[in-house]
Amino acid sequence: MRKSYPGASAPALDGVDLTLRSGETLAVLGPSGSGKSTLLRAIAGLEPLDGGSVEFGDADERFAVVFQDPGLFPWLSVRQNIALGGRYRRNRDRFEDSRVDDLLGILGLAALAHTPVQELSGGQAQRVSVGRALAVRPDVLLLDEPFSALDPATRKDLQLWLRGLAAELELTVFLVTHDVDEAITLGDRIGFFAGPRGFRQQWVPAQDGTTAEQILAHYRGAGDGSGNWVI
Ligand SMILES: Nc1ncnc2c1ncn2[C@@H]1O[C@H](COP(=O)(O)OP(=O)(O)OP(=O)(O)O)[C@@H](O)[C@H]1O
Repeated sequence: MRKSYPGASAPALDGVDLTLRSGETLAVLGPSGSGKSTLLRAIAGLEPLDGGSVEFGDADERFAVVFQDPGLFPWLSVRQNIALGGRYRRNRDRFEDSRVDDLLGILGLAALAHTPVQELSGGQAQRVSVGRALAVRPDVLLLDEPFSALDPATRKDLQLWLRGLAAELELTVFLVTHDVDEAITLGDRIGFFAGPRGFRQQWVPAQDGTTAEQILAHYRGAGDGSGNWVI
């Protein structure tokens, strides 16, 4: 796929070619400004492309995006914020209230259901944001630096929590991050993004003892201009 922003001297995306497999978590690492967010927004259909396309296994596939900023309605409760995700569904009439209760349980937020979100910690608020995304019953969850504003301990807790959640709900997840540990913790595969034409994708046995040093060695080599290699 190809994308240039108006007035930019170089394209933000060029020649990027990747396949997201059902049920996997693909983590994309890259430095600031390399185009990770543009790629994620393009996959979500939020960014018109100049060339190429995003193809779906199923035309009805639904996406939900979680950004770094939870973007909640501060005066509404945890429950109301999660329910809002469901109300934006195409089939809003069929939206079940019990789905919100299920989600509150899955998210570990049942005790806080009626708390205004402005009283939550950053980590709790980001769990609500994930819950609001899950309320649309997405086939693919797109995460753009979802935990980078949190302290390291909370970030690690939420990464492990999300890994369990993705496995339990059999989610397909596309994550962009500049945090190597986050990519190792969450990714079944890790892609390396070094800007236009610098995308690399590699199987990484991320749950199997891969070290940050090994990932960083790939990461540093990602900008050699050799283009895509996809396993
Ligand atoms: N709306 C926009 N208009 C013009 N240029 C943009 C816009 N959004 C991003 N860019 C440019 O496109 C390039 C890629 O930006 P993008 O946000 O995708 O990178 P990123 O890897 O996600 O960075 P970060 O980690 O800092 O979020 C950058 O050079 C950026 O300045």
